[in-house]
Amino acid sequence: MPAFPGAGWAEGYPAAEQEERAHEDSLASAPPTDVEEVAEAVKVVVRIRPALPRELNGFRPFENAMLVDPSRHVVTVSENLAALNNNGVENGIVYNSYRFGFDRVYGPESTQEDVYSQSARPAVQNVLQGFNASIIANGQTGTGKTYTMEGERAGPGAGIIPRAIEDVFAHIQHGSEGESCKFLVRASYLQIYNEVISDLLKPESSNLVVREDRRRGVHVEGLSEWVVRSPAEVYALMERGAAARATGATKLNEISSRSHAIFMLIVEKSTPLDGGTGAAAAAATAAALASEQFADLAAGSGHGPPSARAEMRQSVRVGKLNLVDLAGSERVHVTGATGKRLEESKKINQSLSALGNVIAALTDPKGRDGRPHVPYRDSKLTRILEDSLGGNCKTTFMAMVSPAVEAFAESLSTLKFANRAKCMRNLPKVNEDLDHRTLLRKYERELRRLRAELQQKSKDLVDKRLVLQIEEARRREQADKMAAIHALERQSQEIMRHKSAMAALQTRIASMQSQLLVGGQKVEDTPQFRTMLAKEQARIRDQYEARLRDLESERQSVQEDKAQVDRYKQLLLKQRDIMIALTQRLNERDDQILSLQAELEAYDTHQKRLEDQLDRKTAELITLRKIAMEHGSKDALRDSALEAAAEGRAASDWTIPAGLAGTGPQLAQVGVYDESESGSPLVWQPAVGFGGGAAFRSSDRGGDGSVAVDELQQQLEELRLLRGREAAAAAEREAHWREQVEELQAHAAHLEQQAAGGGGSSSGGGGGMAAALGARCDALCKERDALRVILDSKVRVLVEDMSRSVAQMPAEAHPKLGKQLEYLGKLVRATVHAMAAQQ
Ligand SMILES: Nc1ncnc2c1ncn2[C@@H]1O[C@H](COP(=O)(O)OP(=O)(O)OP(=O)(O)O)[C@@H](O)[C@H]1O
Repeated sequence: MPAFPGAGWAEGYPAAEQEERAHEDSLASAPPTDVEEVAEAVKVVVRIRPALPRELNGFRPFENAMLVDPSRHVVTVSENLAALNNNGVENGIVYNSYRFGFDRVYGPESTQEDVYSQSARPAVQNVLQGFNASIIANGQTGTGKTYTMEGERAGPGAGIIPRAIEDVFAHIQHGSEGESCKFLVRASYLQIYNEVISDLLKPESSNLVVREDRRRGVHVEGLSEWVVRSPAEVYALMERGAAARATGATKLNEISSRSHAIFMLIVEKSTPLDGGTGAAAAAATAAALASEQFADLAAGSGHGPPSARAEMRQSVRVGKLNLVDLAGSERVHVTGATGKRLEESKKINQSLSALGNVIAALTDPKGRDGRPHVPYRDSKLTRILEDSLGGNCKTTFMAMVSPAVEAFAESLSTLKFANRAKCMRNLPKVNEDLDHRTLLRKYERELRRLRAELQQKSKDLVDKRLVLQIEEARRREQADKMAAIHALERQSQEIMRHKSAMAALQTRIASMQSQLLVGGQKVEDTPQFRTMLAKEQARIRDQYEARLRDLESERQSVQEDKAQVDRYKQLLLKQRDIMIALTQRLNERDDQILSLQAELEAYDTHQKRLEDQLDRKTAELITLRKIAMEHGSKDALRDSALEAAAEGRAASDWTIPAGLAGTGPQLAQVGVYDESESGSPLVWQPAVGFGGGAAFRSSDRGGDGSVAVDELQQQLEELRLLRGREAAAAAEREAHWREQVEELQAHAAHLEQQAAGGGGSSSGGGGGMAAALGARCDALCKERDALRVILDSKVRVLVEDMSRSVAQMPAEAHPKLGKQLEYLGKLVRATVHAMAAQQ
């Protein structure tokens, strides 16, 4: 180990003061370039925290081990600072001391503001210019890493992170007022605890993996990014993340960070390329945006993609600030970690060792040209910080050390680590968004789209407003139309009222005129008025008389019609009476006919019965005669009697029963209808009786037929008597009929005589009597003619109609009516015929 700390200087490191000046110059005035000087890309500062109460009031009195050169670039760490003036030897004991030169060394008296303004703000400004920047705090546990990075939320104790946040937003708000820049700031917060990556702002996202691709480079997949618009929003995120961060109490720190924490702040900045600043640039940007919006709306008109043209006029730079609070390295035997703390310590030390290895590889002079393998993948920490370690980043290492001599070894280790890191070479460059993938551009695209949508909606709204206006106008027109109709109606009513009033006025005028005087006279007294009145009266009179005539002729016509109707009525009444009388007479005739028919039928029946009896008797007689002949001449007398009886009439007068044909004159004559004598078809002539005393003898009685003949004789006699009585009655009735007929004929002849006599004696001795008879005869003739006509044209037709009607009726309904009508028809025809013949 070298005796003098000069061994700690890095080769080629510039003198402290020169370096300080150069550095201050670079912070103050050097404009950013696309690729910074590699030597400027990595800064290493050391901060020595003040002695803590536990160190000041510890078992041993506090002994300082750190000496900061007044230049603030050199720090000496010594086991005994007092021995430095004696080449590190005191009391014969050689104490180790080391001198290191860094970009800045902050002593215990340094403030948070000093640290930030001199070592952190430049990084923040770099980020705002589009560089990646990392501030990595490392050192032994309890040396003030968290204090330096976070510190208090505000005030003098505020750490780098809150100050950086304030600075960023202050720059956005005030620093770029002269520019038409747009910013988008988003934050992420992660921890690596026991080699597991967790999202501190999204606790459910743990065990995240590190990915690398061409577009995004090295990144933690699935890590949430939160767009923040104010420091307050960032603080809220930090508080949330701090609550989720793994901490624990150790011997050296009550609240020791047991994980590496990385707070990421990504700032996207859009600057117009037109180069203008101030109001002109703002106006140009506004015009560009307006034309862009206009172009967006006119996208369909073939002027090319408007969004691309708009994006080409802007420069978007993306700066990323990594604020890394590493877990403190610790020597286990010092911290006394066991169990979980021991495991945590092992992991922490492993990852810190990997970080040292990466830095060692990057600063290995042998491998610098040959690009030796850099073991980024040995830990999650180095993997995530790959850009910050030898990549596209401006990295500031802040080595935290304790001032106490007890921490000499850890402080020396930290300073050595930091010293090595000084030799790291990064190649930072401005992150220009050339492929339009920045979130800001996406946001701008989205904003343009939303603006276009908004404008379209506004246009639609305008259209809708136009439609509403048209609807309103139409509604108003409709209302106007209805109002006009109502007004028209009112006007029409008004006109009607006026007309009524005019008519009333005209009436009144006429009335008044009639009262006016013409030439000193009243109007009705003037000759013109009288002439006109006379003409009018004549005209009305003519009309009235003509009307009267018409009415009179109508009245006469009606009267004639009425008389005619009366005549017809009387005639009809007469006809009705005649019909009734005729019908009555016809009924009487019918009754007579029916009665005669019944009587004839009775006679026929009776005659048939008698004939049957006669036939039977004749047959018996023949039988008896036969028997008698068979028994000899004993009864010859009787036979002769029978024969005599049988020969009493000519053979032609005998009626021989059909069944006995061929028996000759053996049958007895029982009677015939004689038409020759009476001339009437219904006159009955009693037959010639048997000879007196003739008797028959029945064969059943042993050949003595006298009793049977007597009986037969007696029966024949009875029959003869019966026939005689009936014939007498019939003759009586016939005589009665004949008398009636003759009486009628006589009456008719008398009437005819009267008629004939009346006609011929009108000038003779008959006088008025003859004339009266003649008139009576004429009347009767006429009546007869009328009756005949009525019978022929009315009654006959009526009867025929009735017959037809009856024929259409069911036969059961009029068993006799048909026949009766037939008879009636015949009777009418016969009567008509008879009356015509009498004429
Ligand atoms: N510059 C300083 N001024 C005043 N106090 C300080 C300073 N630096 C650190 N401290 C105090 O030191 C203690 C430890 O600090 P801090 O927790 O920041 O250490 P650390 O390195 O983060 O530890 P660990 O690695 O265990 O998390 C705290 O109480 C803190 O307030």
